[in-house]
Amino acid sequence: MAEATQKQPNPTASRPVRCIVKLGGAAITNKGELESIGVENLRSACAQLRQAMSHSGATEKVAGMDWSRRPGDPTDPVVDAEGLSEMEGLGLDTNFVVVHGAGSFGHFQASRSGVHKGGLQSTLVKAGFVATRISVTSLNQEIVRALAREGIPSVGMSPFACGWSTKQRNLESANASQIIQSLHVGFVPVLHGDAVLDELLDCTILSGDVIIRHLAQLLNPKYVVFLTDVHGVYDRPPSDPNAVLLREIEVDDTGSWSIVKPALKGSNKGVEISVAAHDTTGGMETKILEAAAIARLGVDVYITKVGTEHSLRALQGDTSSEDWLGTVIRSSK
Ligand SMILES: Nc1ncnc2c1ncn2[C@@H]1O[C@H](COP(=O)(O)OP(=O)(O)OP(=O)(O)O)[C@@H](O)[C@H]1O
Ligand SMILES: C=C(C)CCOP(=O)(O)O
Repeated sequence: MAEATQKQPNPTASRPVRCIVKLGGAAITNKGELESIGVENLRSACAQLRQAMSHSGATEKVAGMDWSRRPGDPTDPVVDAEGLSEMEGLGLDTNFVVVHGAGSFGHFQASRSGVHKGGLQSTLVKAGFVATRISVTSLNQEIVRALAREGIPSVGMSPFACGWSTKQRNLESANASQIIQSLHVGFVPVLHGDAVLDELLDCTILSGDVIIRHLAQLLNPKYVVFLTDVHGVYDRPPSDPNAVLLREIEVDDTGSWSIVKPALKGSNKGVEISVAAHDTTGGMETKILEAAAIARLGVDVYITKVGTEHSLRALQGDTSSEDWLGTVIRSSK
């Protein structure tokens, strides 16, 4: 990757980041229905994040931070302003970064107009860029609200609006000073895959998976979690009834990876992947590549299914027991 070059604050000057988590678009939206949020999965992911952040592990008093009530919104255990002023602190370790994908928001607009291929002189691409950003930033707003309802002090940050850009789809400029400063004062930054400007192509789509790799390089988290709609990486698309869940993948110094667990028979040593036609960022293939690059840094990566006991354990960084269901990608060193 042509690395982002701007001067950035020293991330190690603040507390180390515990976890960077990707809320996969497939996990928190209904893939088959345009701009439809998977309400229960999103609620569960936010509640589990709160539990993972909680010092006591308990789900006691929640300082609701979404004060923009709309008809039909779920009611929360909101502490009123007076109650908030009496609370001594949130009781949370907020040293997390959340990145989410687009799912049924954004990918459709981007693929229909070809934003990922560039060419802003085309009216269709220009309109598609705008439409993609409207869609994905409206999802970002809903995710920030869902986290805020759980008392997580979350702030939305759009890569495009933060000036992030690419060159031939590789991140070129990605200043993280606002993210680092926000973490420093106790906010949880919530970024998302976005439409961005590209030095050679005019524009493209930057995947949340790529953002996570960049942030992992910069912030050196203890672990990275990808929550999606399947239990992890399989040896073939999970729609195949014979698909086998890969429990552990090792990445060596050169970045090449091998399946450690389970031991697969015969010539079956690779991973076969299918990607949805409207997906503009490479689906599971991109995720594995980015996860391998993160693991190479010495940061363990857990890929698992949203809304399960396994997702909670992953968010808590506790995947060591045999009954944990998911894929661990780690360095062979
Ligand atoms: N070999 C494979 N192992 C696991 N999942 C696979 C494989 N091949 C294809 N898939 C598909 O990959 C999908 C998950 O990848 P996808 O990129 O859509 O996830 P996401 O990160 O949750 O979504 P988004 O990219 O919208 O943020 C699953 O729905 C699954 O069906
Ligand atoms: C389609 C857009 C806007 C972002 C895609 O991000 P991803 O779902 O993380 O790959």
